[in-house]
Amino acid sequence: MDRHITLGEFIIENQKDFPYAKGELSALLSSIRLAGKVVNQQINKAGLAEILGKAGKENVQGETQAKLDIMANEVFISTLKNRGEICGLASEELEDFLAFDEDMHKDAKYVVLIDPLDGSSNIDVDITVGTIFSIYRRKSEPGTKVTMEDFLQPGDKQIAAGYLIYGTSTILVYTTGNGVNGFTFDPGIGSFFLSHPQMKFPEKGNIYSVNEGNYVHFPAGVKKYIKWVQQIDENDGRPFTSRYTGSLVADFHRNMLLGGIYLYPQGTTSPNGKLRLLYECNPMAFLTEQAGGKASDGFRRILELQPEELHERVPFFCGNKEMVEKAEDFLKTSG
Ligand SMILES: O=P(O)(O)OC[C@H]1O[C@](O)(COP(=O)(O)O)[C@@H](O)[C@@H]1O
Repeated sequence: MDRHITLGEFIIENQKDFPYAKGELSALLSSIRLAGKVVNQQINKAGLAEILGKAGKENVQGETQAKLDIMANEVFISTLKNRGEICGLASEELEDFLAFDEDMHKDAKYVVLIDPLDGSSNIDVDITVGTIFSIYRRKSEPGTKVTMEDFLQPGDKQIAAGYLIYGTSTILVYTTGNGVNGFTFDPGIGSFFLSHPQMKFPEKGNIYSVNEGNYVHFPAGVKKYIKWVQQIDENDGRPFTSRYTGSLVADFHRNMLLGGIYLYPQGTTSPNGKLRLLYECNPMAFLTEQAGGKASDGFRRILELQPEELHERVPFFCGNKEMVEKAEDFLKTSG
């Protein structure tokens, strides 16, 4: 594959994977690319543009929103709404889903779910953050009003998912069920170019990403797993290395490149963990499986979970298959 192919060319070239999409999915992915460029440009100059700091408003998660959370949310909503490819959108920053029912949307087949700015705690301190997106075909008939059922679909019904990582370079990584590909943004040219074709978790991993500050609240099985990764064993390269940035996108991206596991378990203070099934776990689980890894809530495959609510949280374990299975074994035996 030509490494210098642009994202736009790659999307068109792979349109054949979606004969029923008639180009709409390509147009939708292109809209996400555009919104990503706008958010990237804003983030890069955040300190100069008076958009650092809190906006003083609380979101449905009970978190005080950052100005950049609101900026990114508005950019993605306006960019996607003004292009007619989708009939509805749900965002981690909004209580309810948005139904787009102007004429230009009535025949649209897709809904999008977004975490406009992942890693909110890192925004003001210039550490890598990201945007996560997930795309589904609607279940309701085109021409009718979009419904909650269109959003509460199991992750294995996703037709595309991905993230933008705003780090040392800006990269858009996505899957449509035919592997995972990453595209690096060249600010000089203003385009994304294929830089990471067919991304796969390496055979072995030795990185674990978890907020150990919550250790006392973790279930016994998770505590035992963390102690196990910290023991010496030359055969499998333990102790493993601890790396945790506070941004799921950044930890996931590193672990997919170098081999590792990310876990945000349940705890005594957060019985369902912290991460949102629809906006964070489902899209990252789709990417994980497409890259040869595994994603579960410690017991069940994330992509088979039937969502009940827009903002439900689930415990999340994702990364190298072997590492996730080891963590699951400890949970199964020690609870
Ligand atoms: O600060 P904690 O509790 O470790 O949580 C950090 C985790 O929460 C997240 O920030 C998700 O929440 P946001 O989408 O609100 O940023 C993840 O990116 C990150 O891995």
